[in-house]
This record gives sequence, C-alpha cells and structure tokens, in this order.
Amino acid sequence: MSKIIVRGGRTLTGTVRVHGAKNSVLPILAASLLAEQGSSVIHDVPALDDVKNILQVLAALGVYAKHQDDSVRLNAESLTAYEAPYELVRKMRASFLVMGPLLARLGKVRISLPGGCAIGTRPIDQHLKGFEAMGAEIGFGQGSIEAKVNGKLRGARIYLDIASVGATENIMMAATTAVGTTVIENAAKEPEIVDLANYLNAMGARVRGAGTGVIRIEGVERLCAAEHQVIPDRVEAGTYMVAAAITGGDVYVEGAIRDHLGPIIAKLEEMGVQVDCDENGIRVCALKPLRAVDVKTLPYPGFPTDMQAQMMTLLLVADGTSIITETVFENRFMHVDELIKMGAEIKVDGRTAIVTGGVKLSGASVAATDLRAGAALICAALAADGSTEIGGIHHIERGYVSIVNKLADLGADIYRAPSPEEVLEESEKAALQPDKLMKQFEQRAAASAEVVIRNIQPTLA
Ligand SMILES: CC(=O)N[C@H]1[C@@H](OP(=O)(O)OP(=O)(O)OC[C@H]2O[C@@H](n3ccc(=O)[nH]c3=O)[C@H](O)[C@@H]2O)O[C@H](CO)[C@@H](O)[C@@H]1O
Ligand SMILES: C=C(OP(=O)(O)O)C(=O)O
Repeated sequence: MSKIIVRGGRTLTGTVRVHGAKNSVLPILAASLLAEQGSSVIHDVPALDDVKNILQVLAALGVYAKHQDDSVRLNAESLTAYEAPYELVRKMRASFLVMGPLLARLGKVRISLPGGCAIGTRPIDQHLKGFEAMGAEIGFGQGSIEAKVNGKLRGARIYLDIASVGATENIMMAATTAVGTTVIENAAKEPEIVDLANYLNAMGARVRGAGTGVIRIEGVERLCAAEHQVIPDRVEAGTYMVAAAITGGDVYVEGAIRDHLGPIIAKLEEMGVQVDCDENGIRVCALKPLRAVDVKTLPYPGFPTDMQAQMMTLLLVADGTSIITETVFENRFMHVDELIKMGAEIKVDGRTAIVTGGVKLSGASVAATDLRAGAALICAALAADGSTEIGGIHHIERGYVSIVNKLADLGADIYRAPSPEEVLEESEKAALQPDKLMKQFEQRAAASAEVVIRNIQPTLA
C-alpha cells in the first residue's frame, strides 16, 4: 500500500498554486455531453483520479476526450450510448452527474445506483424528483436506475427539500434543452454552480440566477461546444491555508479567490491568523498563538463541510475548547479516531465534536477514510512531533494534485512512499531493475528512506 510520510515540525513558507476545482470540473465535463456540435475545450482541469474516472465514463458513452497538459478537448457529436458502465460509476459518486445531460440529449439513461460512502448515505431523491417533475419516468432494477422521457423534457417548477449541489447541477443540465422554463427553488448557491452555469451559457443555454436560491433555465433547441476556464479549487486553497497556519507559517496561496473563501477567512481571522487578500491570491501568516473558535458547517455561503476535517486539526493546536457541528453529512467525523491516535482530545456526540486545544500531537500510523479526512491527517502530521505514516492515500489523490510536492516546496518534510506494486510497475515502464529503481526512491526519500525501504522490501525480496 502506498503511503504519505510526514515528519512534523517544519514551518511552511513560500507560494503554492491552486489547481482547477474538482467539484466544478466534474459537472462541467459531464455537461459537455450536451454539445451536439463541435469540440469543447476546458482549461485548468486538474490531473486527479476523479477526472480520469469521469473521462472514462464519457469515453464509454461515445465521447472523444483528450486530456493534454491542463486542458481537455471533448467531442460528443456521436453520442449514442445511454448506459454508464457499473465498473466506472461505482468508483465515483459524481458519475451520477451524467444522468441529467443524457436524459436531455438522448431521452433515456441507465446508471447504477451510486450508493453511500464513508461520509454518509447520500441519497439522490432530489435529483430524481426534479427529473420526474420534468416528465421523466424513473424505474429501478438490478441495482440500476433508468430514466426515460417520451419526446423532450418539459420545464417545471422544482422545489428542492435540501439545497443539494448535485441535484441543482443535474436538474440545471437536464433543463437546458427542455421545452419551456424550469425554475429551481432552494437551489444550491456554491461557486461551482455558477461555474457550471457559465459554461452552459457559453454553450448557448439560458440559465439565470445561478449563485442565488432561485435558478431559472429557459430551454433552448440545442447546445454547442464551448471553451471554458474552470475556477480555482476553494477547498484545495483552504487546505493550504490551514496547513500554513498549523505550522505557524507564512504562505501565499496563489489563485485563491477571496469571495469563495469567506467563511474560512473569517474563522482563521477569529483564531488570530493574519489573512491578506489581493486579486491574485491570499497570504496566510500565523505568528501568534491561535484562539479556539466554534464552527458549524452549512451549505454555501456557510462554512464548507469539505473543510471541516482540516479545520478540526487547526483547532487542536489552538488555546481553548472548540465545538464543531457538522450539519451537511451525517457521518463526517471519521478522521476523529485517527487524530486521537496522534494524541488529539476530541469527543463526538452525534453531529457535534468537542475539540480540546493545546494538546501536543505526535506522529502515528493512521489511515485516510475519505478525501478530506486524509487532507486533515496531513495537516495534523505537519504539526506533530515525529513521523506520521498515512495510508489510504488513494482517497487524497482523488482531490489534490501533487499535494506532496506542493507541501515539500513549501518546506514540509513529506514523502510519498510507493506501494510495491507501483515500484514494479514503474520499473517496468522505465526498463529498470526494481532494485535500481528502489535506489532512486531511496535517494529521493532522503529523510524518510528507512520507511520507504520497510514498505517495499518485502515484495521485492
Ligand atoms: C462532486 C461534488 O461536487 N461534491 C460535493 C457536493 O456533493 P453532493 O452534490 O453529493 O452533495 P449534496 O449537496 O447533494 O448533499 C448535501 C446533503 O444533501 C443530502 N441529499 C443530497 C441529494 C439528495 O437527493 N438527497 C439528499 O438527501 C446528502 O445526503 C447530504 O447530506 O456537495 C457537497 C456538499 O457541499 C460536498 O461535500 C461535495 O464535495
Ligand atoms: C465529498 C467530497 O467529494 P465527493 O462528492 O466527490 O465525494 C469532497 O470533495 O470532499
């Protein structure tokens, strides 16, 4: 199993650049299915496992897609397949976002039910309620869900019981070519919704009100390909802001947008972190002792649930006791047990966590249970005494491009120890003997070499 190894205690300084937002690019790539003519070009697409997955889903549906450097070119002119393959869908919940575009474009779609995940059950009833209101018939069978419509979808007024990000996106995409106008009430207001609406409008759609609680989509005849630049990832930015603060560092997060990070900036400032914003990014400087604060996650513009775990680690090093309330997902405290292994004092009662600050963290062997839990473990490890080995890093690699290199460039003592399988695969690619390649890894590992050798020696022997 590959691992990330961190030896804590280094102060982070310098500049880190934020990549395009995972949560924008996934719906935007799905929306490319709607283009009946031409090739879309999407810029600042992060090279993440989730992006690879959705591109495979699109390819299986008949879309030509090429990811080169930071851009993806997609052509969906010859789209015919309406079934997203189970093997790909099960890897990533966001595959469900192809449902709205396929229903709009082909009038039918079949997809496996996405199921729950570590952070909660994550039902899709609000997506389906929207499609049904627009005239789709929904059927279930053999773990799959099928939706079809006679002719075209029809515009409808849809009130979401929960301001769901995915449901807002799926319904918005489905409504672009419906007959008549669709109104989504209690719509999600996240910046990623606005980014998707901007792309859809560039394709010829008429979406108004994205970023507010009421979105109106006037159906048009057809959409064509368009060029689009994805917004910077606010969660990635927030994670580096926390990483800087937890090490008492001074870091400029290039590309971070102040308006997207309001609640994170507010909480950091309440804690005593100095935050300076300009048009190109945000500087975080944490020279003084930090104060405890309470945090409650909420849909945008509230404090993002995707930053809750990372924020918890920062509260561990603050003076005083903090209360964190998680209102978005019912099971998003999986990182707590791992943090306790590192010396944290946290008590969880339902959706509330009571965090005792000022406890000394020490390195341990821990495992990421989901993407942001993994990011939080890295933040905690940066502040801990000694060495932390983090497993389950495939979760982290779903959502952070080159996190190890970016933190190392800021001065962290961090290394990614490859799994034995990765070493063998790499050695085959590089036509090198595994032991020679291992030597290279050892050299790169420098401070953490002994851990790397421990990890890969058994299989190579
Ligand atoms: C790819 C992507 O963009 N992922 C983000 C998106 O996920 P996602 O779009 O899945 O999140 P939602 O906003 O839909 O979910 C919010 C809450 O609503 C519930 N719910 C949702 C839909 C539904 O039909 N019924 C229902 O009950 C969910 O279980 C959850 O408790 O928004 C979340 C909330 O900001 C983020 O944490 C995820 O990073
Ligand atoms: C929960 C997240 O993503 P997803 O919805 O893709 O699981 C996340 O980005 O933290």
